[in-house]
Amino acid sequence: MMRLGGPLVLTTKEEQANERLMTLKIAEMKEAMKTLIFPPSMHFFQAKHLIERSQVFNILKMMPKGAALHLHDTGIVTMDWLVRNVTYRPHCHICFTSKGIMQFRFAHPTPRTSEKCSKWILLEDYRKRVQNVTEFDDSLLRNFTLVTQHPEVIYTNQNVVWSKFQTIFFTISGLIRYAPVFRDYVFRSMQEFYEDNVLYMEIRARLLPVYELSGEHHDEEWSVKTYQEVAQKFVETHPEFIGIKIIYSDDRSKDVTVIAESIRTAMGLRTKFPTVVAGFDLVGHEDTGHSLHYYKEALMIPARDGGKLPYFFHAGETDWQGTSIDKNILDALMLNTTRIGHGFALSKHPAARAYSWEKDIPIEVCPISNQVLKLVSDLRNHPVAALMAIGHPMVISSDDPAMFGAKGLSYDFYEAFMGIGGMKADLRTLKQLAMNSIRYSTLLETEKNTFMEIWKKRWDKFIADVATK
Ligand SMILES: O=c1[nH]cnc2c1ncn2[C@@H]1O[C@H](CO)[C@@H](O)[C@H]1O
Repeated sequence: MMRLGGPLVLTTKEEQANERLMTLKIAEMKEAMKTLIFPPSMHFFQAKHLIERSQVFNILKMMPKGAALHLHDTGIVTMDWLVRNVTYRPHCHICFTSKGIMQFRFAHPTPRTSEKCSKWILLEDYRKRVQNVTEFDDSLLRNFTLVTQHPEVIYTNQNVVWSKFQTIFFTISGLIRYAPVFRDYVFRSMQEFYEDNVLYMEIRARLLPVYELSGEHHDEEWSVKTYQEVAQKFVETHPEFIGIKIIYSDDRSKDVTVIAESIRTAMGLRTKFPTVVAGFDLVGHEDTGHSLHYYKEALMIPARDGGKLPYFFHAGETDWQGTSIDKNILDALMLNTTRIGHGFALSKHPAARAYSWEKDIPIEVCPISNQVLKLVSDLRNHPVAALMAIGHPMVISSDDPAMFGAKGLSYDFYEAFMGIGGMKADLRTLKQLAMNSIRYSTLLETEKNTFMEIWKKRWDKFIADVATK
């Protein structure tokens, strides 16, 4: 067993780049030891502006990072765009529930009032009525992210932060599920990652009904087709971009009978769109949801019926050792999961750890998400540090960067590199993580080879830039 990336042999140029990178890294860490100001040991919300000043961070932004394999459909695009672009489009309406939660809907004419919300008000009219539009837009932005300067005061436990997290998904859903916005959202998702030097994404998607101005609704198939079309358009204008795949996802709060139906839908979609739909996952707050064991009848359907449906389960996003939820990691592996979403609790389960090692099943580590949603106050103490030290298979992803006030993948790479990896993580670690993201993707072998070639060309250029600056 060797530290993640440890076995990699570097070229002379890479050694040179590594030396420069490590000089910068160690200087930043030494400075932090003196001043006790070290972003990974602080909450991301408070550390973000410090991270942006880091030279290491700027190198990580330039670095070709390969693929982002753990992302959620509506948590990707920076919220600023939703506020300043989407809510300014014509026919956008707003209403407030009795608890003061905002909902949005594009419609013409103005939709009828539902019993769950106040009267729909055209946002254009609403903005004319508010005293200060900038202040109003800022308040929207505040409502669309979890960002606060006092996370330890506001988010006293995981239920509190999860409740606000789910509210945000609910609030922005009406904006994103409007067909013209949906297309733009998918396009921009790729654009923000492309600009952050990521060339391929696998997105957990709920495929909730997308609607038109008339109120007409589209089904899951329409959404998958739209993902496919928009990705094609993006690839045409960004030639080195590889593309996206969808992991159809449903909510783990639902009954087993409902999930059984989703499994059948997923199999149907995968048959119809084999190059777009990679498989199935269960998402939502793991601790308050049902266990994988509870869903066994539904999850065994593909095996029983001789169908094929790869799984990509979220598992082990829990701190409650020994509960039925804590067993999800074991069940995910028994159900042949392709990768483990988070796997935060993996190091507590030696048998599962050994098995995932043996079968080469990686965990998808999302440092900032774990800090915000799992309240890991200091990322140096992330359980994955132990797994990095032994070279356990893993990829880094950003989960829902938009909700956390992040963007793309670089912030999570920074936290993984500086915080979780500590002083020892170097260019080898980074190279391994980038190559892992290609290797553990669900692309075909030939596609992986093409991707690897494109990545390598960009990597060599990156190395030359870092080595000679
Ligand atoms: O880190 C996560 N763990 C589990 N579920 C998540 C996470 N991030 C987002 N979602 C879930 O994905 C759906 C949007 O597609 C949301 O319902 C949200 O609960």
